[in-house]
Amino acid sequence: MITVTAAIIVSNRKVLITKRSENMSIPNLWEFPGGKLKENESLEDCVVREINEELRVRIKVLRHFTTNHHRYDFGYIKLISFITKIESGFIELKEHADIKWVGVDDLSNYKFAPADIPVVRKLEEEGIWASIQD
Ligand SMILES: Nc1nc2c([nH]c(=O)n2[C@H]2C[C@H](O)[C@@H](COP(=O)(O)OP(=O)(O)OP(=O)(O)O)O2)c(=O)[nH]1
Repeated sequence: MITVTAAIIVSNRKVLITKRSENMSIPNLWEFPGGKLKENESLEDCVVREINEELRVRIKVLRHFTTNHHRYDFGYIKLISFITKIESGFIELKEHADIKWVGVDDLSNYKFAPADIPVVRKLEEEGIWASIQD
């Protein structure tokens, strides 16, 4: 099993989504940025590190959002997503092909990685703003 963390970065009632590039696995699909857990790393440290590597910003983890699993042909993924905020820095795209700030109601207009579909659905159904000061 591959453990992957993902950051739902929120700002001004929008969430940040990133498009996987041509040379990544599952290319050209949208996702919540993040990546694979390293040995001896906590989940929070992993998501903070990955976002710093991929987007060059420092995030603060507010809370766990959801954990779900998906079987791809290359392996079984456990995707753990967190609600986060940018603490410092300016976004630079280091690995992704594109980036967008979107309202939760607009998420259905983007083609997400299969493992992310339950995350998107939960965002659409439950929203997040009630629990966040933003
Ligand atoms: N970061 C991220 N990865 C996701 C999401 N949904 C999803 O299926 N994945 C998959 C794609 C990758 O197979 C894996 C995350 O690995 P990664 O983003 O660290 O990818 P990597 O650069 O190491 O990629 P690779 O070596 O597998 O090409 O999880 C998501 O929302 N965020």
